[in-house]
Amino acid sequence: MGANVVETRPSIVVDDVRKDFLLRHTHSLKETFVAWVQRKKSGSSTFQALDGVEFHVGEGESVAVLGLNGSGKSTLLKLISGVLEPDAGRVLTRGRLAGLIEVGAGFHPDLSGRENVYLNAAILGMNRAETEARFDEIVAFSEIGEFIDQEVKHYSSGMFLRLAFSVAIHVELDILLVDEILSVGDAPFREKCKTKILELADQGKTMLVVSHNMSMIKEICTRGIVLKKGKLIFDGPVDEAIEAMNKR
Ligand SMILES: Nc1ncnc2c1ncn2[C@@H]1O[C@H](COP(=O)(O)OP(=O)(O)OP(=O)(O)O)[C@@H](O)[C@H]1O
Repeated sequence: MGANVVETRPSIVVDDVRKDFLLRHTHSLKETFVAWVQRKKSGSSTFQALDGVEFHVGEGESVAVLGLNGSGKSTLLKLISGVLEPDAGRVLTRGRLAGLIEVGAGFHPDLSGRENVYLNAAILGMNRAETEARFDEIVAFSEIGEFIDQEVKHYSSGMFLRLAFSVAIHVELDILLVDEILSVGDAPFREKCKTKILELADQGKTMLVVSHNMSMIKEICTRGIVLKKGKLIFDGPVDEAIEAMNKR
């Protein structure tokens, strides 16, 4: 499928991207020895997680990345965020990019919530003044309250995720990559996250959203791309994309 034609200037360009993973197979010592004697390669093979994927996302567009388990959605988001490098093709992005991908990965258990907010905002590209200006909003959104000065290792897993998510979503950004936000926190907090994401979409931020929750996808996204076994099989209106995904 060719590149989608977009009217606005592109925020994300994914150009004929391929990503391979090395699969290691465990073998007995005997099998490994026999393979060595026979000069055969043993122990690994490659697996194409993404193959010839190509699309553009225009500034301000909200696009869903759909597909069954293992189709390559998270791998695609990691390539766009720069966590992974493609083996072929290229990925270009314009503007400040924030990823709700491995939320909380930069948190340090021995630091307080407050210290972690500053640390993570810095990792996400904010300077001290910018973080100070948003600090109260970040804490209010997380509902951590008086626990903000406690060491994060004493937080419950839900509290930890709420603070991490709150930092990630309040940073200055042009492009937001969202991977399964609905696994964050309890139902009221998830609803709040969805509202915040809709607000960012309304403000004209570019979004790429991975979720298995189709009603949320329909609320946030107008367009959907569908991956099947690492290949892009559909790019178009979100309702049609959901249908295309369900057709096996
Ligand atoms: N680091 C890795 N090493 C080896 N294989 C990997 C690695 N990361 C992903 N894969 C494989 O690549 C394929 C695509 O994985 P990916 O996580 O992108 O799928 P997904 O569409 O996000 O799936 P899900 O809906 O289950 O989250 C899977 O078969 C997975 O096993």
